[in-house]
Amino acid sequence: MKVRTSPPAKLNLFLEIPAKREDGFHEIDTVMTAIDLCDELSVESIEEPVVELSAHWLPSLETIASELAIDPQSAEAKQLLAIPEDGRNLVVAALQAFRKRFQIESGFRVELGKRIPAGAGMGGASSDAAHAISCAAQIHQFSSDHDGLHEIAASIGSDVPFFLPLPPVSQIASASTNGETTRRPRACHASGRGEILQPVDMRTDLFFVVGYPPASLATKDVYGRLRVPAEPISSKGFLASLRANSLEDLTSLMINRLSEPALEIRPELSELLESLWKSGLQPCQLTGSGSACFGIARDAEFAQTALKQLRANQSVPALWRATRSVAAAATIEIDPS
Ligand SMILES: C[C@@](CO)(OP(=O)(O)O)[C@H](O)COP(=O)(O)OP(=O)(O)OC[C@H]1O[C@@H](n2ccc(N)nc2=O)[C@H](O)[C@@H]1O
Ligand SMILES: Nc1ncnc2c1ncn2[C@@H]1O[C@H](COP(=O)(O)OP(=O)(O)O)[C@@H](O)[C@H]1O
Repeated sequence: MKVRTSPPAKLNLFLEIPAKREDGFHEIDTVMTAIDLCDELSVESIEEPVVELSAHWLPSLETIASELAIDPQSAEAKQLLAIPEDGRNLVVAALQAFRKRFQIESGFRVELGKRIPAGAGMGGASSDAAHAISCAAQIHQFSSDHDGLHEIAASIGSDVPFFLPLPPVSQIASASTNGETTRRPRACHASGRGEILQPVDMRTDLFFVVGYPPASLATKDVYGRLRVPAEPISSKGFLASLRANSLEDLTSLMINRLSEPALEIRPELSELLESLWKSGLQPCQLTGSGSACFGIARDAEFAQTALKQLRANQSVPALWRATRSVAAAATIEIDPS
């Protein structure tokens, strides 16, 4: 059986780090939403007891490199745009962990099309891994073992559980005008290492423009330079504004505690942030541990207007994308081929 899905990226709308943990990780208090900037993943069951992965950039490495104004043949491009196809890829690690947990002899063949930049703070690898777990669960009929799948995901990375489907009991549904229940777009509050999740019901979609500069940031390095605040800020006020969809309040309540260490490592990110603010988007901030930054647009049309202006500014080369909030767990389709 072969299945396919489109793992989405994520943005951290709020990120506070209240404490350092005994295990070397940090407690986090974050609100994330997935966005419609997606990779493409297909997973097929094979007899051989191996996980084979082939990965490529969409539409092509050359197109991505030229948007970043770097030579696709350069060492810089190779470092920035290299996609591991062995056990370093979280998709391979996740499927091996799945085979071990459920004692599955057979293997998987995986094709991965990348649109989500890496080292961006956009959860690309984590989303791919979570969706690979969901695909494997669909193939081997373990989709109802939410706890088991969540455990595998949490063992792969702190952000991976966010991209799994929520257990049915916690899914948010609300009557729409025609009386049917519909799933509203949702954000998620995450705490612990990032594995304790609580859905957040947003009244409407949010619209963003995201910029990824030709420079990645390693999550470990950014956390390594963080100074935990003496008086952490709670996400409670931010969550209340998000639920009430009062965009103007979000501007004063949005924070990302990892911005300071990220900007110490990559000072050039301040130029990217400045160009986002100048385009009229607000608020604007780094996502996760960076290096991508985003700004909130009041609606889809304004996002397109800001996108055109940002792309025209050749002095700040970046992958610029206009996106909107979507559900974090993408639909899995059976591939008839
Ligand atoms: C910063 C955040 C915010 O959502 O996302 P990204 O910027 O990576 O997208 C997450 O906390 C990243 O989650 P994830 O990228 O899965 O981190 P992991 O692979 O689990 O850990 C990578 C390294 O980051 C640090 N780390 C990660 C999570 C956490 N709660 N505390 C930490 O100190 C540790 O040094 C760890 O070795
Ligand atoms: N599926 C994947 N896609 C892209 N990079 C991956 C993947 N799996 C592992 N990696 C490696 O992990 C690094 C971080 O990828 P990233 O998408 O930033 O992860 P995160 O989910 O932590 O945001 C990449 O630079 C790459 O070397």
